[in-house]
Amino acid sequence: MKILTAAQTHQLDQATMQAQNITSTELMERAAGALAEWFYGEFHSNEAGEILVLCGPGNNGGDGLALARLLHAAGYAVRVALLPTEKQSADWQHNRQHLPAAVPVAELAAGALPAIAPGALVIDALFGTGLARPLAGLAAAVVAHLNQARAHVVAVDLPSGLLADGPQPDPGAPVVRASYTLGFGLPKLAFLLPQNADYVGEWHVLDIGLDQDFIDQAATPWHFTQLADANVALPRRGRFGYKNTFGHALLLAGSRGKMGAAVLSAGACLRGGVGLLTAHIPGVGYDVFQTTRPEAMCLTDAQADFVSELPDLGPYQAVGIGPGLGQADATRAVLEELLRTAKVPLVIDADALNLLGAHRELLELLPENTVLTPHIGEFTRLTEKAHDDYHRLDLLRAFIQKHRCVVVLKGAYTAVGAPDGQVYFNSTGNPGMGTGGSGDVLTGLVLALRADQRLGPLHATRLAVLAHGHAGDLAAAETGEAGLIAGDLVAHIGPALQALTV
Ligand SMILES: NC(=O)C1=CN([C@@H]2O[C@H](COP(=O)(O)OP(=O)(O)OC[C@H]3O[C@@H](n4cnc5c(N)ncnc54)[C@H](O)[C@@H]3O)[C@@H](O)[C@H]2O)[C@H](O)CC1
Ligand SMILES: [K+]
Repeated sequence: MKILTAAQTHQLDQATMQAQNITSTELMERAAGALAEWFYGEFHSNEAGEILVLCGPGNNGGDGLALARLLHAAGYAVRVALLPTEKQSADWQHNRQHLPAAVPVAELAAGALPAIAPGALVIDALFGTGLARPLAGLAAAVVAHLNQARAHVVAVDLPSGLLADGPQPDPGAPVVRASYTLGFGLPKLAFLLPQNADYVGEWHVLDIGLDQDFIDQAATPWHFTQLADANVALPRRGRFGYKNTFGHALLLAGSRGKMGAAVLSAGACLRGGVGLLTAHIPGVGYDVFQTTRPEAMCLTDAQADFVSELPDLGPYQAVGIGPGLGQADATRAVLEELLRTAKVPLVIDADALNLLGAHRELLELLPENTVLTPHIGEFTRLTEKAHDDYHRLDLLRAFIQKHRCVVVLKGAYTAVGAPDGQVYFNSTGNPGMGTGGSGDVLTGLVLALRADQRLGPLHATRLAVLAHGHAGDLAAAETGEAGLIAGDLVAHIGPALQALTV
């Protein structure tokens, strides 16, 4: 699914009206109908109490007026408060005229803001994608008043005051803190960034039949990967597929006290469908590794406590390095030799990333399409401290294009960046996955899919991230989020991949 800017969204509205030969009023009616349907499912008219609809002067306010009419007709108690302005949009005026007289309407005024009881339902239809500048004056006062009321706020399209696609020009200007945000057609970049989480709340995208041809042709670096995404599916195994098709992977992992990372990562690689797995680990881990992962082969390093040797890479179709590795200087030398000599896909994680961050000259050696899987801290060590989440995305795009690699920037909506600068946000996963070893599991899964001879680098990586999150969702359904541990992710990779197989 593509993510478009506010400007592209306006063009998309126009294209939809033209292609479907409908008026903007009709499109607004569709939007309001979709909002109303969501309301009927979420809040029963008997329990909703009186709903306050705050309407701005543009089409966002028009949506609010149309929604107020539909909710009133469906038996909800509704009152409307209008932000006074000289000019309102044509569709606003249409919907103002069609609002039944039985719905109370008041004008917002500085000295007399409407009383909002704690827990009341409020619809924020002040501003959407047309926001042109930070909120000030009466609009800012209304939003500040709403935010301190502890109401349940449902934002139409965007929380008012928030930009759809970029950082706030004035961080001091107020933004509505919504419990729910209901966007139209496509997710917005703003929904996916941690810095906006308190404003956006739980978000949903409502289908209003926007023109698919325009969306297909729109240029954007931003995408959202969902379970149903056909580009990310796992091809079914052919009856005559054999171990070589699925590859032989090598995993360099573990150090004293961190053998669990190697065990978890290897487990994920095996559950990810790799043909064969060999792990190269420090001597200290031999017994535990062989006992817990009998399906894998095991090479032990001359050093007991850390990895100091690079084995012959001849047999392998992909190599992963990093989980639990430690940052010994001999390990740095192994990483350097790997980068200099490998002819097969590489997956780099954890301490191997920290070593890259501490020895930036090694970045120049990264083979094309190498997959790096940093969390935000590791990514900062590879680049620089970002001043906000949008800047971090700029840093990500600069990094992937410069180094021609695939970066998995891990977080709530993990971003997979490709060498051409395209970024794919992931939809699956839950906060229970913020637990030790979760990243090691992802590394093993990426490694398995990079060894799979049927998949390209971006496909393999996006699929691994999607399946990892889905495994987390399946696991959390059994354990709860707090009870989820990384081993549960390994156990659910099989069912997660099965759900993604075509
Ligand atoms: N496909 C869709 O996404 C659809 C969206 N719809 C809704 O339309 C709005 C966008 O409407 P638009 O009229 O372009 O913009 P807004 O209503 O957000 O606001 C414009 C309005 O506000 C004034 N203004 C802008 N910034 C400020 C400010 N800081 N302070 C005061 N006033 C400001 C501006 O001058 C205009 O008068 C979209 O979000 C959806 O909700 C359609 O209904 C259906 C399809
Ligand atoms: K809004």
